[in-house]
Amino acid sequence: MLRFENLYFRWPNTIQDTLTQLSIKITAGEQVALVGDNGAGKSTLLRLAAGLLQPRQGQVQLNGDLISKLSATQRATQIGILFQEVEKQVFHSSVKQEIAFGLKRLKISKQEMNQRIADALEICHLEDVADHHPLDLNAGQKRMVAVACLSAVRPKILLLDEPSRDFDTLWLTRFENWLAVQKDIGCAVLAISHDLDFVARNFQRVLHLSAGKLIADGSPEKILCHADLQPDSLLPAPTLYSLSHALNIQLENTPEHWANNFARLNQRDQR
Ligand SMILES: Nc1ncnc2c1ncn2[C@@H]1O[C@H](COP(=O)(O)OP(=O)(O)OP(=O)(O)O)[C@@H](O)[C@H]1O
Repeated sequence: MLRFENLYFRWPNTIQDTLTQLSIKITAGEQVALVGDNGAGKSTLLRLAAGLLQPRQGQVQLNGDLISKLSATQRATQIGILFQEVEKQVFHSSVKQEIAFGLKRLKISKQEMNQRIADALEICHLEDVADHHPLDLNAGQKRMVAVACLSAVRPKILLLDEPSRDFDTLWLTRFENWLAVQKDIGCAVLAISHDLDFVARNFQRVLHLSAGKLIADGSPEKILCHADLQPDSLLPAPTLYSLSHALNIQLENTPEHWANNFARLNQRDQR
């Protein structure tokens, strides 16, 4: 699906490469988190994946086609991008119009368009504010408007830059439910995050970028737990992982499964 091949990137007027020798393959429907220190090159890599930047050397391919050869419309219908600051991607005076805008280039019937808008409003919990101005909404709702726009277009891959930012617990739960639906419908996701608990809960694969190089690639349990796999970094382990390690019980990504293991440990100790 998305492929970076021996990629090098350097920002203009700088003397060092920001990204070096990166080769990564993301398959259809895979949900991948991109972690690493500030300045590691994560946002730069996401922009290359979106075709907004061109590599100095190497290639970025989407389904076998060079990203640089795709038209803006092809990119917009196949790739959904959520930027860190959603205000920058909201332009219309109502939530409904904002969602409709992205659908106009799809050449779908009016009926299908209305259905997609209704579905996006429902799955993103925005039905009550469909006619509100997006910028009048709270931070969580505002971010969810941008998510609803992506949802309606149904791209093949989502590129998300710090998606959990701005969400309170309620909206984060709604967003995570939406992410789970994307997984079920086979949409690939590449998401930058500094929130490692969020990563552990929602992603099956983690890429760790350090100073522009890929230093680890594997399951959250493997990448976020073992300091020896990430020699250049001080990533803190997610809370459940740290607790599992401290109590010497089996790793789990969800609080419910973790609690079951913990209960079993307690029963064993009482016997
Ligand atoms: N427009 C630009 N021009 C020149 N250098 C840039 C530009 N944007 C980013 N950089 C540099 O590229 C490097 C990687 O930045 P990038 O934003 O990709 O890192 P990041 O891993 O996303 O960091 P953060 O976690 O802080 O968002 C940094 O050294 C940054 O200063």
